[in-house]
Amino acid sequence: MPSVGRISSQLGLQLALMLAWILLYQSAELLEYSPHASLWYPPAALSFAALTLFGLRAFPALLLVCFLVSVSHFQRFHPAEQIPYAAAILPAMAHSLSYLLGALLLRILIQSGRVNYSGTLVAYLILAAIAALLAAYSGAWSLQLAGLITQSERLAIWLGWWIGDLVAILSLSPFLVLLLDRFTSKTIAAQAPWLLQHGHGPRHSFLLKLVLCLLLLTFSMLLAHQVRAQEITFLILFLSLPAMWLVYTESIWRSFSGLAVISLAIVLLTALLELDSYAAIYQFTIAMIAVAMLYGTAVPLLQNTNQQLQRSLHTDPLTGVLSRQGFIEQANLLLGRAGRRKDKVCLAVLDLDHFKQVNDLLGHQIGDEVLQQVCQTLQRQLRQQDLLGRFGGDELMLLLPDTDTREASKICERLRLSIEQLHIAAAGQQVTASFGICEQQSDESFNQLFARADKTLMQAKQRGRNRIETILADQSATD
Ligand SMILES: Nc1nc2c(ncn2[C@@H]2O[C@H](COP(=O)(O)OP(=O)(O)OP(=O)(O)O)[C@@H](O)[C@H]2O)c(=O)[nH]1
Repeated sequence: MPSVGRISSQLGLQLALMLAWILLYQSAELLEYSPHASLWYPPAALSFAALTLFGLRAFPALLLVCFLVSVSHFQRFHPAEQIPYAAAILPAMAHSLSYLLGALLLRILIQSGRVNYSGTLVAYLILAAIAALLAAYSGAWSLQLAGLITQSERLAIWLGWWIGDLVAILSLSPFLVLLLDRFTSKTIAAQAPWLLQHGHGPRHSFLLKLVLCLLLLTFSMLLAHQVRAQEITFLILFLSLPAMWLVYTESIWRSFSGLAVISLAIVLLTALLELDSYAAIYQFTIAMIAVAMLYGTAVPLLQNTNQQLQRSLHTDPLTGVLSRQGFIEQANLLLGRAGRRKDKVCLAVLDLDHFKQVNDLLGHQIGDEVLQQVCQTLQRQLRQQDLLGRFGGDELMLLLPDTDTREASKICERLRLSIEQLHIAAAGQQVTASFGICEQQSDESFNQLFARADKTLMQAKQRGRNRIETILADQSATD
């Protein structure tokens, strides 16, 4: 049985949705540029957002509020006619069922986990367009069926309704989904925290970009108001420049909020400056900016994913030190710079002694632990400019900038001792390592230097292990 708490929270949700819907409906009425036609129709955005977020749970509230609003509409606009109030159920169902269908399909797609963020955006745009079309067309039909409008009136209004609904959904519903989630279920916040993450920059930089968008659109609309020439109204399309800057550099939450504010500002200014004759241009602008901004939100995510991939490519997953590729890339940079400046650089290659036995006797898990502890010990003792990487298996590499062979030998001797003194309880035996050290010869590449250091390591192994062998710049490993 549902608990009292759940019932009251359900009731709270239904009431809050109904109240919010009525408020948005009233605001849309105030901003109509011609009877029953608004640049955007925010109740449609709330319906689509609520049904996407809550699914069927949001349906009763939306159906009821649409019915009540239709009844009051009938009373206000057709007081003399005898219309059964039951007929108000038709437009209510046309609206609620159309958006339920679009939102449920979108939910199923998201919950299947088969689409990524960009795919979700595409699905959202297609389903929003279809649902808005269904809502507008069936809504107009329902009024004709109720005898409130004629066939020619129906044909004249459905297209405007479709575009008005769609523009609102595109510009407001992504913001409303995140806002509703914040105050209710917090499902998105838990499952996709990156959607709500705050931007990469401070809040004032986001506000600056938003103010820039608002200034540009205010300027272009004031100019259109003064000049009253259609060409001037297209100036507003330059809004896409700061809008895309905002989207590429800020979080999704900030981008969606920015989009909602921008669309509201365009609608308000169209009404305030009496630019109704250019309504189609401004409606088109909102739709275009909305689609561009929505797609644009995928860019910072892709950049983040790329950075993460780069990081994981450059990090050895077991030990956390540089991977072979990460080490080679950084070493090549350091070696190139040292070669140009004639600075001394040493490469040390070290390999654990009889590590196979550790694995064979104690298992790979303990072997892994030994590798991790050795790397931690080395990392702790190295300077910030030194590089530590894993070549593979139990072989590690150290690049020591501004270090000659003598100094590198001292450093490696210290490291060798610290490995020897490492008490790895689980291993139950001493762990040792052998080192081969080489100093870079003039213009020597990483591969050449590594080949010499590796040969030197072989000598250390052959000469009894747990020791350091060095090779001077003008010697060869086979000397
Ligand atoms: N636990 C663990 N073992 C690894 C990993 N990668 C490689 N090994 C093992 O490390 C051992 C490397 O052995 P070698 O370096 O060839 O030989 P060794 O026993 O250390 O003997 P010497 O190097 O001659 O002193 C092999 O048994 C590999 O299976 C790893 O990621 N984890």
